[in-house]
Amino acid sequence: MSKLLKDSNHMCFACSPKNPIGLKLVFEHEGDICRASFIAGPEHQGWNGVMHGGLLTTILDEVMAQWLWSRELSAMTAEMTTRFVNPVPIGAKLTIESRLVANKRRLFLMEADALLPDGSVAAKATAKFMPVKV
Ligand SMILES: CCCCCCCCCCCCCCCC(=O)SCCNC(=O)CCNC(=O)[C@H](O)C(C)(C)COP(=O)(O)OP(=O)(O)OC[C@H]1O[C@@H](n2cnc3c(N)ncnc32)[C@H](O)[C@@H]1OP(=O)(O)O
Repeated sequence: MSKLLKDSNHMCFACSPKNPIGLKLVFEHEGDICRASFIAGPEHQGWNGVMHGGLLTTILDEVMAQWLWSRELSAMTAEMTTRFVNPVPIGAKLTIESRLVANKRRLFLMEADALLPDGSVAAKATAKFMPVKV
């Protein structure tokens, strides 16, 4: 296991249980999917009544990163695109799922979807991750 994964003092904004202002995301793995859920509160708004798109991007990024880290593939986001398909209402439970699309030379190509409670897509992301030594 990598040093970072063993470090109980890590303060990742998205996943650390110790970060007082963090999102405290928890992940589950099913086959080739990494999954998390999140309910945006009023403090997570951008547009009135709607979850902030930057925060949604953060969560999509994190779920893709955790797909890799959980397999002990130490990699950082090198590039990312988010398509915001539908607004996320405050209080709606989002399900975020990520998967590996391809591993080309040093690049891990990842994708992730954020799904609304009725299964419709709120946002879709693609990203390139590159290996780093930790
Ligand atoms: C107790 C419980 C603990 C739990 C504990 C959990 C811990 C689990 C923490 C997870 C946490 C996740 C958090 C979210 C994920 C972040 O937020 S990561 C943070 C945001 N990302 C960054 O800060 C990355 C910043 N960038 C970099 O550090 C460097 O640019 C990189 C990405 C490492 C690449 O650097 P490099 O290896 O020096 O690469 P470089 O020499 O520039 O390029 C090498 C080759 O790759 C190519 N390349 C570089 N970038 C790209 C690109 N974007 N696209 C295509 N090609 C590219 C170059 O063209 C070059 O090609 P060649 O010339 O070799 O053909």
